[in-house]
Amino acid sequence: MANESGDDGGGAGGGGGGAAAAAASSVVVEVKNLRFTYPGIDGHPPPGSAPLIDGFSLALRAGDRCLLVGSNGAGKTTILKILGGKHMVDPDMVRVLGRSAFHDVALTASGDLSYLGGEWRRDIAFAGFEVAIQMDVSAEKMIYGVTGVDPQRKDELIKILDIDLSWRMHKVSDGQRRRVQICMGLLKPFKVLLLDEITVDLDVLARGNLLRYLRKECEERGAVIIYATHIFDGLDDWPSHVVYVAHGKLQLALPLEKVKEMSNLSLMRTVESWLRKEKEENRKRRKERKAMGLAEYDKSVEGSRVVGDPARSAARVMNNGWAAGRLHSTVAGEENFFFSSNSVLRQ
Ligand SMILES: Nc1ncnc2c1ncn2[C@@H]1O[C@H](COP(=O)(O)OP(=O)(O)OP(=O)(O)O)[C@@H](O)[C@H]1O
Repeated sequence: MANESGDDGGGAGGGGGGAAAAAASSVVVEVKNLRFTYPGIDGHPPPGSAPLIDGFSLALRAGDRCLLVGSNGAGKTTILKILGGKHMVDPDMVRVLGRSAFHDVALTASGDLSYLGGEWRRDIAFAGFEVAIQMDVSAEKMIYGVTGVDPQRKDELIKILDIDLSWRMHKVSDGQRRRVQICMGLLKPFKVLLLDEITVDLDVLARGNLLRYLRKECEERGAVIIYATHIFDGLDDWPSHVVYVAHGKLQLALPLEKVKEMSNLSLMRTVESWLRKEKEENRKRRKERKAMGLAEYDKSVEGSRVVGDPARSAARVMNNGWAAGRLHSTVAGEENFFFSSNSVLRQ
């Protein structure tokens, strides 16, 4: 991984000396000076609004497992969604496998780029088709409906997530439903996987198995994973890199060994200390503003909150020819089930 100053962070795919060219070519996810503001109802950032994400740069190489940490509202989900092609940004700002995730739909449709997160309780989307995940259908039908999948991979996922194929999706618990969602999202051998806290409902066994499986995917296949989470159980030795974001800005992007050198606390305690310091600084800043007679908080600009699908509303208003967003499934009953395995994108 390389950080914003271009230093080699020593990622799994990083080489030195004569291998520099090879190392450079193995950059899988590249974010350069990313700037993003949620569009208003006219599809453009409201005048006077400060960018939510600003000057954010990052490069991840094959095999990197990156933990994305930060306080609530720091911008983690927004960054993952941008990387997953759900929000439109300048194509030069974000390259995944050398392509623009927003503009190149094939990247997600092929399953090379996979995003797991979002409003999974309601529905699950594959290659743009949205299917209710709470309907009366068996787990088997859901999982075996995904075509073009290596049967061995499918069996392994069913085993590690301990899925009972006879489960009826409208009757299972949240954790069981989540396991099916994760299984479906991982069926195709992704090259880049974006995880937005998907383990909340998993029991410790399922979570442990999943983390081990994901690690193996990076080590053996050179996949890249970016995982945003607030849950640090079992993560002390999981990531190869830790990226800390605050107020939409990159604060730290370090290999795990460097984080360990900086602090002899557990990863959770280390991140906790970063967030505590951030909170302290915010408090100080507000105090100074107050002392200067200014409002304690930055004035928020009306109209920047987007309800629903920002990518779609932006595309609609800007009429750039891009038909972003969901294709609503016309599937009427389970007998019609047919899935591609690309996971939840552009919802
Ligand atoms: N659709 C939207 N329109 C406008 N602003 C939004 C939208 N979604 C999120 N935001 C704002 O963007 C900021 C970052 O949100 P984001 O969800 O990326 O944070 P996060 O780091 O993932 O937080 P959490 O840890 O709570 O999940 C927040 O201040 C939020 O209010």
